[in-house]
Amino acid sequence: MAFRDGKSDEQVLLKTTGLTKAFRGLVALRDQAITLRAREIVGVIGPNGSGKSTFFNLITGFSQPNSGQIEFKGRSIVGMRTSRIVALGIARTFQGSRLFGTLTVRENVLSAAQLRQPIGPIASVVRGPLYQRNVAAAEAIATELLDLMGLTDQSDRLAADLPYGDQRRLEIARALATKPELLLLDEPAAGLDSNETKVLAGLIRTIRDRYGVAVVVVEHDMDLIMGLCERIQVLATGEVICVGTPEEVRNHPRVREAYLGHS
Ligand SMILES: Nc1ncnc2c1ncn2[C@@H]1O[C@H](COP(=O)(O)OP(=O)(O)OP(=O)(O)O)[C@@H](O)[C@H]1O
Repeated sequence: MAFRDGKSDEQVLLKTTGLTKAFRGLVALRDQAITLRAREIVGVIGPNGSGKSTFFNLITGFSQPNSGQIEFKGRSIVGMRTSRIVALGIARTFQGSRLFGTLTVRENVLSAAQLRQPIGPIASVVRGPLYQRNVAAAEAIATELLDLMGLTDQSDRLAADLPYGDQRRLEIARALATKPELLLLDEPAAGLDSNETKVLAGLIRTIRDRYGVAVVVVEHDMDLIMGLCERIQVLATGEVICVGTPEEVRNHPRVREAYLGHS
């Protein structure tokens, strides 16, 4: 399964400029800007309430910016519905689980795969060759992703019955099933132990290498962020205070100040 079409790795995937969002006077994100290229793994960190989830919500159309621009593959996606943004190639996971607990593990992935292999009401009655092809493609994606995420043995269990760590990996499988070029992971290591977090880091690298997907990780787990990300953007009270390599960020006085209260 290849998600990308062999364009240059230097391709700018996502570009935000002047991105600002306020909630009744409280500025959650102010003048944020980032440029993300294909296959990059970038971290977004910051103390609680610094605007990280707001950033993801704006990119995915869950909320609209007060001002600023968001371009994905060169076109503005501001004002687009989330479903359209997913169809263009952006997928995300959430801090809390959004799995369908009463569906099986496999059905959870299939339902996401069908967002990219739509089976309309007429096609599902007629069940012609296109329907058969789309069903087969969704089944193949689900099989591959469940294998990648180590969930094949759990395929027929209800999602709600999975151990927590498996649920987190299932959420990523669901996001990948929509064949994104950009994957946004909101605190993927929350609640995982250190072994599970190491496995997760390996999986995120594999996802990037195998599918050519760019990944943005919002995370409080500094070991994961520092070990995984090539670039990190640091937010504090809605403002970008620093962008750099893990080493640059670790030693930046404003970052130390934001996290430790002194520089
Ligand atoms: N829908 C909303 N209505 C009102 N205020 C909001 C809303 N969403 C976010 N905020 C506020 O905006 C600020 C940024 O919130 P956001 O959730 O983006 O932070 P965060 O960095 O993701 O925090 P955390 O690490 O705790 O998840 C916070 O002060 C938050 O209370």
